[in-house]
Parts: sequence; C-alpha cells; structure tokens
Amino acid sequence: MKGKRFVFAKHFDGVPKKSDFELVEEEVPPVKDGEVLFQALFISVDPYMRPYSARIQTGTTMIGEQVARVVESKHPGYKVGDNVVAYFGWRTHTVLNPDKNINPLDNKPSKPYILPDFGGVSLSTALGVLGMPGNTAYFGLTKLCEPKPGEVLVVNGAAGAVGSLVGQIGKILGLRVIGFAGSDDKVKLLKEKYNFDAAFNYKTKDVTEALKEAAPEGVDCFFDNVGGVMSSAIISCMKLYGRIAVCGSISAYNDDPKKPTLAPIIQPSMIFKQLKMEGFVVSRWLNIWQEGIAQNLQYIKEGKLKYEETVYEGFEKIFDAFIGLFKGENTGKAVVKI
Ligand SMILES: NC(=O)C1=CN([C@@H]2O[C@H](COP(=O)(O)OP(=O)(O)OC[C@H]3O[C@@H](n4cnc5c(N)ncnc54)[C@H](OP(=O)(O)O)[C@@H]3O)[C@@H](O)[C@H]2O)C=CC1
Ligand SMILES: CCCCCC(=O)/C=C/[C@@H]1[C@@H](C/C=C\CCCC(=O)O)[C@@H](O)C[C@H]1O
Repeated sequence: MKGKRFVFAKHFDGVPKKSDFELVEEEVPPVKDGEVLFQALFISVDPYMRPYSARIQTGTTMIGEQVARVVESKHPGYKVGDNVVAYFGWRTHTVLNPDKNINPLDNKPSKPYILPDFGGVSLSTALGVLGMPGNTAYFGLTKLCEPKPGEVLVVNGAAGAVGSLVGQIGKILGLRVIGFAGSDDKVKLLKEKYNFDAAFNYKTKDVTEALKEAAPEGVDCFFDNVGGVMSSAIISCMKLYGRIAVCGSISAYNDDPKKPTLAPIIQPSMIFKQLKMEGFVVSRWLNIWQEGIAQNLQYIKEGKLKYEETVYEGFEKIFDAFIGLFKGENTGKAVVKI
C-alpha cells in the first residue's frame, strides 16, 4: 500500500509557495509488534505553522495535527476502528508505536488520543471547536480577559476558528461583543448566526471610528488574533483597567523578519488606562484540556455555541487550505478531508 506525505522542502520567503513543499509517495511499512497503522481522515491547517516553520528542518514531514483511524493494530491500547487525534503531520498514513510518538512542536512524548463517541458531531471538530482552537478561545478568554457580565469584549479574526468561538463564549458569559472580520459576508455571519452585538469589515471601516460608534465608553476585554496596526487602534479605545489576551498576530506572519511590521505605539494607552496584556500558548492549559472540550461540547449541545468549517477535499489540497488562511478564504475552522 502507498501513502503520501508533504515534505517541508524550503524555508518560506514571505507568503508560502507550493514549491516550498515536496509531495512524496512511498510504500507504507509493515506493522511490527507494538505498532499501529493510522490512516488520516482530516488534517488541520493552522496559522501557527507559518511562524513556527522557521524552526522546522527542511527534508522532514510538514508538521500538523490530524484525526486518524486505526486500520491495523499490534498494540493493546488501540483497536481497529478507533479514531485518534495526533500530531502526525501532513501525511496520509502513519505507522508507529503510539507510546513513542513525539510532538515535534515541543519534542515531548505525545500519545495519540483516542476520541470518544462524538454522537453525530463530525470528527473534524476534534481539530476545531472540540480541540486546540476551541480551548484557545475558551481558556484564553476566561483565564486572561477576566470577563464580567455587562463588559465590552472586542475580538478580531472574529469569523475564524478561534475568534468565532471567543465572541460566542463572550455572549454566553453576558458580555457585549464586537467583532472585526475581513468581508461583508463574515460580518453578516457574526451578527446573524453568532449573535454579536456589532461587527465590522476592517477592510472597509476604520477601526477607531467603528469603536467610537459601537463602544463609546471603551473596551474592557480585547482578544487579539491579528496584531499590528489594527491592534494598536483597538488598544487605544480601551477602558481603565482593561485586559488584553494576546493570542496571535497573523497580520505579520508572512513579513520579512528584517522589515517587521510597524504599528502605532501602545505604551501611552497601556500606562494611562492601566491595562493588563498577557500573551499565551494554549498548551499552558494541557493539565485541564478536557475541561475546555467538555465545556464547549456542553455549549454546543445546549445550542449556545455554533461553529463553521471550511472543508477542503483531498490530501493534495492541503497547501491551498494552508495559504487560504492568509487570504481570509476560510470561515471558521479550515480542515482538509482526506
Ligand atoms: N496562542 C495560541 O495558543 C494560539 C494562537 N492562535 C492564533 O489565533 C489566531 C487565529 O487562529 P485561527 O482561528 O486558527 O485562524 P483563522 O481561522 O482565524 O484563520 C485565519 C484568519 O485570519 C484572518 N487574517 C489573515 N490575514 C490577516 C491580516 N493580515 N489581517 C487581519 N486578519 C487576517 C483571515 O480572516 P479575515 O477574512 O477576517 O481577514 C483568516 O481567515 C492566529 O493568529 C493564530 O496564530 C491559534 C491557536 C492557538
Ligand atoms: C508569533 C507566533 C504566534 C503563534 C501563535 C499560535 O498560533 C500558537 C499556536 C500554538 C502552537 C504553538 C507552537 C509552538 C509553540 C512553541 C512554544 C515554545 O515553547 O517555544 C501549537 O502548540 C498549537 C497552538 O497551541
């Protein structure tokens, strides 16, 4: 049997190119004692892959998380038909001893996690609302923004995997939620499907003007997915003792490191408004990971949390899915169905 994988062939220069990857087709090795053969069902593409790529060695399989199914097992902990979520990278087939799997992001052991029965919810959600992005939204908002009912929350990248959940969890917690996204269709979705109180297309509406209209008394909580000029504008509209969760800075991921994005100074706002700003990587909450997933699943079952996925069909579409993140192509979580 043949399997396919994408090899990270060349470090990106600006916007990633298809030629930075090499598609390799090779024989899937036989399964030895203690090993399992996993077949990918869904592969995740995520913005972090772009900045993180600076640390990847060329010639290795491109990094990433996937949902895979056990198709052969010589390991007592995994049976044929089990579905797992694991950091196997951009590959269709993986043969390994699960006890020895290493997550290349932190070089720590990372056992493929057997998914429970999702009861009709698509397995792809293990890469989105019921996985890393869902927990990023849930823990990032609740732990760092310290939200209180009646407060004003602003989120950018608001129609994406993380942002759309941040805004809805904010609404569940009783906040007034304002979102920024990159198209009129996304703005409509934020208001009509996700119940945001206000939403704006940052490509056609000045951010400061938008906040003067939608939050004349200022912003209490800011969940920042974008960074740069937009973030400086939002920070300048914050209230005394506001809190900022720095989640991502996608606006600068394709920048030339020698010519980084410049944005208006934020220190005067930080000082005079006495703001609190904290960056995070969601893995800091690994010890309570399942709490976040259980909470988001509960919200879904109660009809309080909705989600979208942009599904690309076919292994060879991974590059298009990945690059689509930087063009605003996706609404909700971008995944590739294998
Ligand atoms: N700290 C952590 O642990 C984690 C951080 N993150 C970060 O969260 C952010 C959102 O991730 P995720 O939800 O998975 O991705 P998204 O699903 O939001 O996809 C990316 C979106 O970003 C927007 N975007 C792209 N380029 C720009 C730009 N130049 N300016 C403004 N918006 C832009 C686009 O939407 P639009 O049409 O609105 O422009 C695009 O659809 C990222 O910065 C990511 O790195 C994610 C997971 C964990
Ligand atoms: C400027 C880059 C910001 C990236 C933000 C982001 O999207 C993070 C996503 C994490 C991702 C982090 C990967 C490696 C972090 C290594 C930290 C370290 O110890 O150096 C991955 O863990 C999935 C998301 O949690």
